[in-house]
Amino acid sequence: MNDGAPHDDGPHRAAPRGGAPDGAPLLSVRDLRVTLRGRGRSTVPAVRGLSFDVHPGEVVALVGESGAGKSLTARAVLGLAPYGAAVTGSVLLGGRELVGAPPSVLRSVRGRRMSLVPQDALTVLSPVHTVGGQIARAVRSVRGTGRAQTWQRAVDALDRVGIPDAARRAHAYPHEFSGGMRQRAVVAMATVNRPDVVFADEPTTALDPVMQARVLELLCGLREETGTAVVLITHDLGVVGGHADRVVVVYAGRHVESGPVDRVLTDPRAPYTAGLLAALPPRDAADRRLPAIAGAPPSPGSLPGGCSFAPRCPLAEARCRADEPAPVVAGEPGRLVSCHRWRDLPDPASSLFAVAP
Ligand SMILES: Nc1ncnc2c1ncn2[C@@H]1O[C@H](COP(=O)(O)OP(=O)(O)OP(=O)(O)O)[C@@H](O)[C@H]1O
Repeated sequence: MNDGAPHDDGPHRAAPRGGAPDGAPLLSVRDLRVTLRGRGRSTVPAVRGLSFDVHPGEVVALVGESGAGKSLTARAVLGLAPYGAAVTGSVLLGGRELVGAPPSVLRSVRGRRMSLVPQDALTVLSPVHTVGGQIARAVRSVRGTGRAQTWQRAVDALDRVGIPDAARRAHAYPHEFSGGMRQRAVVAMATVNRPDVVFADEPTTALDPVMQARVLELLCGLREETGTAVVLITHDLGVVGGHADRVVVVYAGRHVESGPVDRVLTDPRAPYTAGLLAALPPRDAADRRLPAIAGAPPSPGSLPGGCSFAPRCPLAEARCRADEPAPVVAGEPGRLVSCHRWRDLPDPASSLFAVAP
């Protein structure tokens, strides 16, 4: 199924890999919908028609508040949607359709072609096996290499993510690693088989700011080293600049705005993006009050009619409450916005949002 939304073209920086012809997206997600089971016989539309592309070696950020459907999107793309969820739309990886593909195909893709650094990454590591042993098992799951070579791959992966003295540390247990080292070990595990795309779901939330920056640099640096593309999932638009090439802003399971990160961050087209940007703390003002978007996102079980952001949007008018906007090209190639009033944003767009009382 395809909603006919304009495609969100992005750059392609690395050599083509993963079966994508030159210039074609490696991963193409179209009209992805994830519908969960609600109470009784009800259904809950948690992801509602998301479309985005990932090109080889590209870093794409999926940004939105808690509950926007970011994690479910990643899980659905990887064939890991929760039990009972209905997934429709299209997920093409190197031209191969994954929605509806048999579990054996999805298993062969995971780890080898696509991998996930999950939100609760620190629980991924088993406390009773060495870190190197767990990474070696991930290698064995996709390759039939010999024991010594497999172990060496695990050590190299730990070395690549900056674990000092990796050959020795590979024999350590997770509790012998600091939180930051464990987080890096999980990144090593997700990247050891050099997948085409890594989904990194809030990979830095448990870390201090210095370690956050290191892990992001590490993940996003993978494209230079291995050509791996990264889908960076975050609620923090602040971490996106400097790390991602393109950003897809999501609200209540729907596309809000997408485009090159430098353009979206400096000149947002959607009121919601403007609100997220207005709420970012400036570097110079520790004590200054920041504007906040009034209200909270709707729960997917009780969405308002029309645009889901309308109840919180200072620009909302009657048509916003009646019709859900579809993505349209927003004045520049490669930029899409799903907002009836994108042409009416003030300059600066952040002035739409007042300082919180
Ligand atoms: N297994 C599940 N069963 C029921 N509801 C779920 C399940 N997983 C997610 N949801 C619901 O689907 C919606 C989207 O969840 P999701 O975890 O994708 O959001 P998110 O944008 O990743 O948020 P966060 O940043 O907090 O992780 C939320 O309302 C959530 O409560």
